[in-house]
Amino acid sequence: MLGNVALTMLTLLLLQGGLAAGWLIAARALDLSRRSARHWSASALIGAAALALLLMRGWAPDWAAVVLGNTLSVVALLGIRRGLLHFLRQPLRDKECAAVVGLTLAAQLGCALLPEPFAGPARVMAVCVAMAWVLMRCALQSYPALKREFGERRAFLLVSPQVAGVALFLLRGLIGLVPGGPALHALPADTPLNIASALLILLLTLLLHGHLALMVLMRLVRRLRHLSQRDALTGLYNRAEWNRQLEAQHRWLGRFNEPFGVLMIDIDHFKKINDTMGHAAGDAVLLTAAQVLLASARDVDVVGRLGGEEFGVLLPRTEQMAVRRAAERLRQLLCDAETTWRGKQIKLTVSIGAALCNDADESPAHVLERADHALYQAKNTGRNRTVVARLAS
Ligand SMILES: Nc1nc2c(ncn2[C@@H]2O[C@H](COP(=O)(O)OP(=O)(O)OP(=O)(O)O)[C@@H](O)[C@H]2O)c(=O)[nH]1
Repeated sequence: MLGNVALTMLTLLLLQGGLAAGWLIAARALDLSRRSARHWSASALIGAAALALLLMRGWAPDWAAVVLGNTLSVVALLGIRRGLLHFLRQPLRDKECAAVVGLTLAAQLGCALLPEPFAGPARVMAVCVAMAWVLMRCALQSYPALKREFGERRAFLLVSPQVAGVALFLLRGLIGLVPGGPALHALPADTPLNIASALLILLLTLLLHGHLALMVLMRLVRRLRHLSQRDALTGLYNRAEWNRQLEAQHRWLGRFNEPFGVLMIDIDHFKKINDTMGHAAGDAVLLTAAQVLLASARDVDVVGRLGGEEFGVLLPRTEQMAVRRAAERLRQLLCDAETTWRGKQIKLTVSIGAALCNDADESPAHVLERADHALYQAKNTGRNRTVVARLAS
């Protein structure tokens, strides 16, 4: 008959098998983190092997069951850490990993030299301290990179299972040192401490892998959002996102009565650049224009590529005179910019149609129409100039 601890370990073993298969499938399906998913799959398999060895205690020699089982448990956690560091493009620190495995194995073998009844608890203590160390290093190394990518609160959420793991393993390992505390027995001995530990380790495994999956999903969502909002060539907002920002400015005007400006900027005779120097030269010019606009706009301004050789800039909290000044400044900067293409310098001029919206009753579509009409006038009156539309009210 299997005891409670052995049953929990068997459940954990099956769970690890499922996780290994799940990550393997994910590695095939996910384009963005294959190597990490393979690491996590291997880690789950090694974890399952460690549990199988520990469950064989009594049937197999101690060195095989406990020494190898404990060492493999540490290797499994190192696999999780390696996959995570790979995912975050952090140094993998292979030497440190090798040192941890070597020390764990040496400690497990060394415990055999201790007289009974100290050998067993010493092994438990040694493996728990090693596992707590691996999880602590994992949390400390990954947190700054997680914070950069996902922000402080989410990074904390993502490392929380590792922090909980450090607390769990330290508590389990060090409880044996408390005078009068419960005696430490290696798994799967059926003691109350082992039942609690096995259940908590099961929960921790679920949390660790669940948080890894959540992290992969969060990156995927961020990438998809980025792709859906950005223009592929210049990295500026695409037309759909720029329009959403325009509507947000319009709502802001309705709520706080803050007028905003709209600039529509169109490169003059762009077709000629494409026709004489090639499409790639045209792309380089578009990139230069995008960089100039991004570098010269204020932090609050919203720069987008509306299509072809047309750009849009939203100017929050602006007045009519300031719209003209901003448009002229940007036109001059774009005129001064040069694109070097295969040793040749390409210059460009732009025409700008500008409009100020200071009336929440005017729809965003109508503001765009006024700016577009002003652009049309700028093109028709000689190009390389700014035309500011009359106010709607
Ligand atoms: N290189 C490149 N060309 C593009 C891209 N998108 C659109 N175009 C080209 O941009 C050109 C736009 O030409 P037109 O609309 O005639 O405008 P234009 O030559 O700038 O003339 P005006 O606007 O009247 O001064 C077309 O030849 C398009 O093929 C792009 O992503 N890259």
